[in-house]
Amino acid sequence: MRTKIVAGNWKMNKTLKETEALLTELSAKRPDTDAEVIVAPTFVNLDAATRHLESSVIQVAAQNMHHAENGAYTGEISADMLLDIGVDTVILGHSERRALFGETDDFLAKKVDTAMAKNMRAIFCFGEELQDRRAGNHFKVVEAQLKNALFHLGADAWQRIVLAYEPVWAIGTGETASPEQAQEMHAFIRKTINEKYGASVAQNVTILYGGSVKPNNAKEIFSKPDVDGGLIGGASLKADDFVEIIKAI
Ligand SMILES: O=C(CO)COP(=O)(O)O
Repeated sequence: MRTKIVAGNWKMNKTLKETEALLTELSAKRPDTDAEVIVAPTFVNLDAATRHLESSVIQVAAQNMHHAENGAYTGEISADMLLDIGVDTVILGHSERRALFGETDDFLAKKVDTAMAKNMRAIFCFGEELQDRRAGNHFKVVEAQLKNALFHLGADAWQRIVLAYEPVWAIGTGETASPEQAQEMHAFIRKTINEKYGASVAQNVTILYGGSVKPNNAKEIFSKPDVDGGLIGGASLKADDFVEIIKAI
């Protein structure tokens, strides 16, 4: 059985006080579920979040990290810094990191390698842009992103990889991929992994969908057989909305 996950990517939102308030509310309202629930607050509030959730089943992830061990990388955060405060899951390759901060597949491959070397779990994000989908290139683009950043890994590493398919045209736009579009791409992703690594890796990897998941569409998207949960942006910033999405899994 694949692990089901609902993860909230808070992006550059929430002060410390707001972070604590949201975590308090989430902890109080969290429904009983077999799915893993993860929140990814901004770096400066990660330590507070891990302390706040110490005895909670809600887990904490970072939104990014640098691949180097340490050194002259102003403004960056290393794997050891995250591990030191109890954070062993990291989101890598979010489309905002790719588009706004120039992160490429090759660069991301290094980050993935560091995460694996440090025994961390990576939530690896990828997905096509609107122009790719309009041109009918979405499968090619997604396949290349996977191959370039992940297909050098050994099969064992895949136990610590979570995939998050996030079509860029659906992020923060209110336009969701239809459940059928999500299923079609997730099945393609699983098939591509199957061709390289075989069925046991392909069947066990958790593939999340991200892009305008809301309380009113989560259930339908999550009901698709190859969709194992969601990476939620805007709707993870409100406890009631996030809780409704968790209930939908
Ligand atoms: O980017 C996302 C999650 O990483 C999705 O964001 P939205 O849910 O706000 O569209």
